Amino acid sequence: MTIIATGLRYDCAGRTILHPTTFKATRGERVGLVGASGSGKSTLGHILVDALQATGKRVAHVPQSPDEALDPLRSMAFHWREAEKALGQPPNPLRQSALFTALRITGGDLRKRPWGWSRGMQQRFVIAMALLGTPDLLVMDEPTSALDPVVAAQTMGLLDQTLDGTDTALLLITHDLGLAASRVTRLMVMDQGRIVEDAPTSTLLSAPQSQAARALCAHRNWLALPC
Ligand SMILES: Nc1ncnc2c1ncn2[C@@H]1O[C@H](COP(=O)(O)OP(=O)(O)OP(=O)(O)O)[C@@H](O)[C@H]1O
Repeated sequence: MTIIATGLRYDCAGRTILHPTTFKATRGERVGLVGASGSGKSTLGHILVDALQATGKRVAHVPQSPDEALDPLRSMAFHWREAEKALGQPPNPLRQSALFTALRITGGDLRKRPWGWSRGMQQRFVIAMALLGTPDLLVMDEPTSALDPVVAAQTMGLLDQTLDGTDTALLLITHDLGLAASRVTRLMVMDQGRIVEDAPTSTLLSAPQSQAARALCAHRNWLALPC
């Protein structure tokens, strides 16, 4: 199934934050959305999630920090139950165990509140919740920026393995071209509320066409980062 959303647009206070945009992804495709801070990436991510949900597509969103998804006063078990309820699913220990094993959080104590888990484990738990409903599209907005580089790389590696062989497409939103380059097969570049380039990752990295893509590629130290 191809995921398509057209006419995505957002205006705020008389200003166009997101110019009319179309998003397409094929089943299981991994797409990166990169661009400078303030270019409109998160806005596109949110508008896309709303548009797809409105048409009945299964779409999940992983925010930048687990703090945005986890209530510090509630146990991890509570969060899991709520995720199941929101999806209308009965408790499914087998599914839970498969996701926890894939994302290496089986050692986490579900009776504890988020602070009883490391940040990396918290974010992997949030990813597991997002995958619970087997989404058609997983939108991840700077999913590792709250983690140190080693844990960030581990998290992305585990996500890669978990998504391998599934039909879930990925939209990875980041200003870190290095993170996206090694994780996606197609890159979209955003500049001032517009997609200014959309190309296979290798093409874009070797011959960026737009000013925004050239500027991102010019900062070559991303090659040295572990993720
Ligand atoms: N509700 C809003 N009201 C006013 N301005 C907004 C609103 N939402 C977004 N903006 C503005 O829209 C622009 C795009 O913001 P957005 O967060 O989508 O960019 P971004 O590329 O994701 O940035 P970053 O990488 O820093 O997260 C910014 O200039 C932001 O200040």
